[in-house]
Amino acid sequence: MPRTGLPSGSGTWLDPDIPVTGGGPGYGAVVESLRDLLDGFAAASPDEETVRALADAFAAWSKRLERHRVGERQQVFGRRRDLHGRGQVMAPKFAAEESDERSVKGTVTFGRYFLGGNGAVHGGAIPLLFDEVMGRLSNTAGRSQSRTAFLHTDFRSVTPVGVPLSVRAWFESEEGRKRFIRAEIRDGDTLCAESHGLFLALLPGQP
Ligand SMILES: CCCCCCCCCCCCCCCC(=O)SCCNC(=O)CCNC(=O)[C@H](O)C(C)(C)COP(=O)(O)OP(=O)(O)OC[C@H]1O[C@@H](n2cnc3c(N)ncnc32)[C@H](O)[C@@H]1OP(=O)(O)O
Repeated sequence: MPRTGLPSGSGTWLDPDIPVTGGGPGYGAVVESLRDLLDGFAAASPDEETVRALADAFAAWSKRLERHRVGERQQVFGRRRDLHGRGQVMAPKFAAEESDERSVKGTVTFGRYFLGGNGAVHGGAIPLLFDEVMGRLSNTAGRSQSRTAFLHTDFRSVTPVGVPLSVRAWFESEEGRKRFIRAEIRDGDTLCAESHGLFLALLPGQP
């Protein structure tokens, strides 16, 4: 296992061949609820009573979760590769539909939480999605763990909030430690954004 403690697995994205632990069968539904909550909160203009009730409920849940705090290697958030979006809410949920050793295709819908303005997705959320998809592809099919060295994004047309979009990422080349990966987001035939990045396989001892 590499020093990061993240096993890379021998299989493809959809069949990573890595045991899943933590959170149980209900974890995915909780993550979905949390995404709905963030979208609902972003879209709401709550009255004062609702704000007070939310503050109390959030404080109570923070206190309760404190009792279950664990170190990075034991946390469930972001480590459930069996779930679309791998059980995290930091990045929009990418749902893979097809994958092989060099590519992955799927869909994403940026919820209201990721709104920049005028119905367009925030310009920072798009590279976030690219890094999520390209970074994970970089580590599939028995490859060792890597880190993003650079990630270049071109915004070709507005990426709409609340619309299912297609996402594709693929290896352009692999040269020693260097993995050059490209990706794009499309709304139907319209190219919304495209990206190319360099992912470097970590050397022993690199965090
Ligand atoms: C059960 C458990 C489930 C767990 C489930 C987990 C799922 C998991 C999914 C994760 C999905 C999200 C994935 C996110 C992935 C990140 O976002 S990683 C975080 C962002 N990236 C970083 O923090 C990286 C910070 N930088 C570094 O650590 C170091 O610079 C690096 C990248 C390790 C490289 O350092 P280095 O090893 O010293 O490399 P160095 O010798 O400088 O360069 C090697 C070669 O690359 C070239 N190079 C290096 N940097 C660059 C650059 N920026 N531009 C061009 N060339 C470059 C060099 O010129 C050199 O070329 P050659 O001379 O060999 O031809």
